Amino acid sequence: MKELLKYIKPYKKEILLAVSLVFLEVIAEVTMPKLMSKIVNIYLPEKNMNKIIQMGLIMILITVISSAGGILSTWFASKVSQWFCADVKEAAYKKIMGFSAGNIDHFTTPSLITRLTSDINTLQTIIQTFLRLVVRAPILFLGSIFFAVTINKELTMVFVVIFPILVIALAVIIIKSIPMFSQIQLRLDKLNGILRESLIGARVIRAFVREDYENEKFQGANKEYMDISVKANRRTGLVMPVMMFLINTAIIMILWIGGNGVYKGSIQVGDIIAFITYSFQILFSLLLVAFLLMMTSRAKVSGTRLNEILTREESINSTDKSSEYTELQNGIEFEKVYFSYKKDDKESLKDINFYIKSGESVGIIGSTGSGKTTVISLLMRYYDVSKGSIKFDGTDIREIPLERLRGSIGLVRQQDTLLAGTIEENIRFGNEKANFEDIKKAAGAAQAEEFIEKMPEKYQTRIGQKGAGLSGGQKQRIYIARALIKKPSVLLLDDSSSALDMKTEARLQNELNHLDFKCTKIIVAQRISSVRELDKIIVLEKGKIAGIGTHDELLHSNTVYREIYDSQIETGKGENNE
Ligand SMILES: Nc1ncnc2c1ncn2[C@@H]1O[C@H](COP(=O)(O)OP(=O)(O)OP(=O)(O)O)[C@@H](O)[C@H]1O
Repeated sequence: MKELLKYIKPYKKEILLAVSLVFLEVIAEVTMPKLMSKIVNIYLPEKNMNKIIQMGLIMILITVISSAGGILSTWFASKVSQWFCADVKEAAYKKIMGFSAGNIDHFTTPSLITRLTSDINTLQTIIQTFLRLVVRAPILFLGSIFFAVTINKELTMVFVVIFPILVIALAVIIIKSIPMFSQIQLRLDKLNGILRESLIGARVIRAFVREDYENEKFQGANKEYMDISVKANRRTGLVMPVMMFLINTAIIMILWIGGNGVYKGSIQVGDIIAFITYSFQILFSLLLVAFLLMMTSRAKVSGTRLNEILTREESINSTDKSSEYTELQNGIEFEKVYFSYKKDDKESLKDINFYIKSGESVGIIGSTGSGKTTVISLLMRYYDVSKGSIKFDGTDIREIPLERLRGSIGLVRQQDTLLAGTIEENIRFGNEKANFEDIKKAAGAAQAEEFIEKMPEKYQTRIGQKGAGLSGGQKQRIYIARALIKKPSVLLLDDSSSALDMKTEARLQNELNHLDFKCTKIIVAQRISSVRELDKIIVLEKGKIAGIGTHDELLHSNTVYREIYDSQIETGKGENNE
């Protein structure tokens, strides 16, 4: 929690003000019954109107001061909680933006969303209430006890009986409820995960007519969440009835003992009225303590979940070593690379060794799950190798500052993303400084110009979130233009022309061969036709290299490549139609 507490420190002054102003607010509550008993016991029997009016005015003044204290303390408490949570949200967001793929895998996306929304909102409400109650409860408790004892010692016996029962009952309820709070947040994570998946995959769900299945899945998770919430509320909801029962029991006891006292002349009626009010306040303050404890444990759950984000060590750390590297000059080397996504998991890459000379175009091919995308992820340093090393110009990429490494690479992923905005904005995302001519040139090379020019607003056409409004092939060409505009010294294309027809793909390959900047290309593909013309092809099979060579060499000497080729000849994927 240390990291989280750092964010509350700048608001010490406001916290102090919020807490001190509560003092003023509680004054009225603890002095009023005493003043009232004075009127009833002394001034009313004396029929002393002057004193009654004087007392009345004092009571009004106290009420005004107390209300002002209440209003101001609420104002400060709400400011502190809002500011604190805004700061934490910003810090957590920044941290998440710097997370590696491994960090995101660890938390999962739905959980990160829940932490940044539900958890932070819970924390905000709790801090605001906490600041108002943390002083109020003890002052109300101690002040009321003090005045109650000064009124009548005999009646305080009531508390000796009621207190222990109330404390035990509240303790049992709290202890039973606390474990449920973390359960609630975990189930909310799950519910958000299903919701997110259904929204993203809405089309797939409809296409496979799986709405009922998804509905059931959502209902199941929703029910789990509802059940645990109901269970927790049922337990915490017991507090009020138990409390009311004990308060009413206390009143009956006070009336019983007090009534006898009045009959004997040892207690006055005003004292009984004041005592009943104080009993209410004492027991109520204990109720506040119970709420405080429950809130604290709930805040602890949400606080810990946020603290985990803030303190999570980034699994990929940028080095502060000042390596010379800015862009690839000589080549990329994989040296005995082994990699598994999770410790002790099976290895997704095993003993990978290859060298790619700067300026070469290299293809990576292999069956699904053979490790092609993993190679790309390692080159981007989304993950670090488990064993061995990847070197750019002879320097281990772990020794190159991340910004410089990634700055030199243009990446087009298998499932990439476009942002809501115009086509021009989306291409310029790759290079903020690019002018319109550069954008047109990149779009031309990526074979995107033709379809963009046909659109009513051309480059100013707005595309929706995730590229809504564009076909799969059109989106792929914008991803490629976005990567090319960066003029990267290394271009990684991960199955990024799969949605293009063969003619367009051939034209794209031709453009990539004639770029006006030096660029090393690594192209992951499913189709032989996408890689056959490249300088060399790396064939992956079950995470291992099955062969490296040109198309002709592999066709004659490599069985894995030959099998892929034969299977595609049958389906027509292996041949380039150009
Ligand atoms: N994030 C991940 N966490 C755990 N395992 C993963 C993860 N991503 C991939 N894998 C596993 O690593 C292996 C290689 O996956 P990879 O995505 O690199 O294959 P690929 O050759 O690109 O497949 P495809 O052609 O289907 O995209 C597979 O066994 C896969 O299950």
